[in-house]
Amino acid sequence: MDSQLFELIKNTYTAQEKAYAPYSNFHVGASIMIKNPESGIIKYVNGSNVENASYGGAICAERTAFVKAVSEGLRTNFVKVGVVGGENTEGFVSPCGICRQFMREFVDPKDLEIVMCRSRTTEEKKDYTFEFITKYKEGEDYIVKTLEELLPLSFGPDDL
Ligand SMILES: O=c1ccn([C@H]2C[C@H](O)[C@@H](CO)O2)c(=O)[nH]1
Ligand SMILES: [Zn+2]
Repeated sequence: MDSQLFELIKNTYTAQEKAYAPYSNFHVGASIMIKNPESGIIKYVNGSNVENASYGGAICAERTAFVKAVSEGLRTNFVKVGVVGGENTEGFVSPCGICRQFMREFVDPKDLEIVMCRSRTTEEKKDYTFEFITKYKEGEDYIVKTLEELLPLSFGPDDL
């Protein structure tokens, strides 16, 4: 695993720790890898889900991360998005429909890779160190799909 992917997954789990999800108790973390093509400088902008006593007011981790980035003036060069949800869950959490469309606004869907990371077990979390990520295998510990695969024939700003 390359160091950039390592950092993305690490940021994704770190973001999950910040989730405010007292109603669903489903903690989600997301991290966007943003790469400046000229300088090669890479940034990670993280987000978690933030719920509300008025349940419909909840915002997903992915949109939190995108709103953070865009509102800080970062709106291009998004290359990968890491996502993780829950504890002890089987399978991978993939972004909801609203988030897919939200991310679509700022990327070419063929180019954005969504890295869905497996949740950690309660046991694992007790003494989890990020070193652990270096042993991760694609297909087992994380899966990668493009936004195009998750949102085919999408509607975006160029269609207006
Ligand atoms: O991809 C997803 C799926 C769900 N959630 C949040 C919304 C809500 O707070 C909780 C349960 O749906 O998980 C996300 O943040 N991202
Ligand atoms: Zn969502």
